[in-house]
Amino acid sequence: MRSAYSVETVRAAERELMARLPEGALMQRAAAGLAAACAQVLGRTAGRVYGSRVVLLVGSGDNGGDALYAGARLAKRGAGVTAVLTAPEKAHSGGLAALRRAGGREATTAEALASRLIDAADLVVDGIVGIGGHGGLRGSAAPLAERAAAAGAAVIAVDLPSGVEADTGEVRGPAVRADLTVTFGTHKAALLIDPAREHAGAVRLVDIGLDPWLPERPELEALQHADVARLLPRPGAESDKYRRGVVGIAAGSTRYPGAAVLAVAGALRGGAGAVRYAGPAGDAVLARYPETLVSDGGPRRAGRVQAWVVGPGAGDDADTVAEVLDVAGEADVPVLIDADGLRLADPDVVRSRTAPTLLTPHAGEAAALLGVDRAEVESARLAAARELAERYRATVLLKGATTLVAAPSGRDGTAPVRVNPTGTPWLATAGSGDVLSGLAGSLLASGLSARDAGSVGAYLHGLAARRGAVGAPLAAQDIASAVPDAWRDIASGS
Ligand SMILES: NC(=O)C1=CN([C@@H]2O[C@H](COP(=O)(O)OP(=O)(O)OC[C@H]3O[C@@H](n4cnc5c(N)ncnc54)[C@H](O)[C@@H]3O)[C@@H](O)[C@H]2O)[C@@H](O)CC1
Ligand SMILES: Nc1ncnc2c1ncn2[C@@H]1O[C@H](COP(=O)(O)OP(=O)(O)O)[C@@H](O)[C@H]1O
Ligand SMILES: [K+]
Repeated sequence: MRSAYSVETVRAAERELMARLPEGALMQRAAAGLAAACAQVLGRTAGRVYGSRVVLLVGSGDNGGDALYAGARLAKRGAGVTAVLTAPEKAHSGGLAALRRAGGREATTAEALASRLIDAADLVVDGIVGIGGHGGLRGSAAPLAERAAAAGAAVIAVDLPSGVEADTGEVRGPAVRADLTVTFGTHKAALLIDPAREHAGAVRLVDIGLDPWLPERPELEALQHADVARLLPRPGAESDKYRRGVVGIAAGSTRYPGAAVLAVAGALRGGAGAVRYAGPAGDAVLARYPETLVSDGGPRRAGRVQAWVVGPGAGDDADTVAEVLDVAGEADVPVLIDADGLRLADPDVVRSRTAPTLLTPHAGEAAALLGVDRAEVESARLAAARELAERYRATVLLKGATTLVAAPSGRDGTAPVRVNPTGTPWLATAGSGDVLSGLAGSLLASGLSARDAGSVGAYLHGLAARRGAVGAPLAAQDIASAVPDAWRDIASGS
């Protein structure tokens, strides 16, 4: 599991740790890890550290201090290091002294912008601002970040790419774009959630000994193979198709029969023992998947299921959505509501459900439910997912460049929001969401909680797209077909 903690929590843990260490020890741990990463990158870009050209962008806080101490270590190994100080009078004094002792130089922002210093660098280290930052880059920091982006040099961000919001992943103004971010102690939300995540590049976590001081429950968590492997349903010796779980799919319409086929395609790969289909696209479903149990009489006559999926390709069929909510309410089984179903479902009925509900909107659908612009949801995904989960008292899987799964708060607080690490832009293909709804619904039917079904579903879905799209586009059906490969990879730990 990869975890991310809030700035407040990180600072509290750092205080505990620092109280037990000699002064400055923590920063030296950070700087040592940072310098090692810089040396590795210089090995690739400049051939070696000795003789390479390194520019440090140094702000007014400890983030700049990390950069200065790391710069001093590189200067001792023969790199030509210049620190560009955005606020010379406030730069970290100990770090600056160390850099000077090691033979490093200093420049003002004006000098750096008037010369080719940044353009000629092999490596730019962004120590402008870390977890102490708020809002986009201000003052002279913004043009420096722009210049670094235009230059050919590799950019390493210290702790976070400067200018992003650490706790939310929002980017509200100019921000550094890094090739690598070296972060300390724990991940932060900005390193996992777009749009900030895109600014971070690859992320390397440096252990500074913070773990014992971090609380058990993080703000965010990203499942890894081993976590998903533990959650994947596996039939036991005594299993039969009913015990493995039956998922009911109420999707598609005469206008959109394909959505039904794709949702069934996902459901057949999700671990349920059987897939029932109730809707007007039964012929299309059977033609492609003869193993589906098709019923002509609507959800009420479909037979028992352990979870329902409703909404993909539903068009304006509000009756079916209401019927599924009724039937699932009577049987007290989980429901996954996707696509058109999100618009058609009665919010009061959803809120008052006692069995788990999983809503799977993309940003446009989430925006419509929240009554805001799509851009607002895309720029602040974490807040949108949390808000929807509270409003609907349901687990929300917010799809997109970063897929998040947020559960509503319960008696013992709020579970960490899950971030899916396997997403790939290849998923952005029509019908891919329909496959995900069937897949996650199938996992719900096999007994996973809404939070686990959503996050395991998204994980498999993303991995399947990566498996299926090796250098070429793939269609939604291909994602479904690649799910067994992804499942095997996870189960075998490869
Ligand atoms: N606290 C600790 O023990 C440790 C902290 N470390 C480093 O210290 C950092 C936090 O240091 P600080 O608390 O000093 O804060 P930062 O260095 O992150 O930033 C604070 C400074 O940045 C300025 N600033 C804020 N937003 C800005 C913006 N948008 N544009 C331009 N300037 C802006 C503020 O005026 C303030 O002077 C971490 O990110 C990490 O790099 C590490 O050395 C590990 C140990
Ligand atoms: N840029 C992206 N990066 C990663 N995943 C993406 C991106 N864009 C879309 N996706 C994923 O693709 C799927 C699209 O689902 P959805 O929008 O419901 O499509 P459709 O309605 O066509 O089925 C979701 O799983 C979403 O998370
Ligand atoms: K930084």
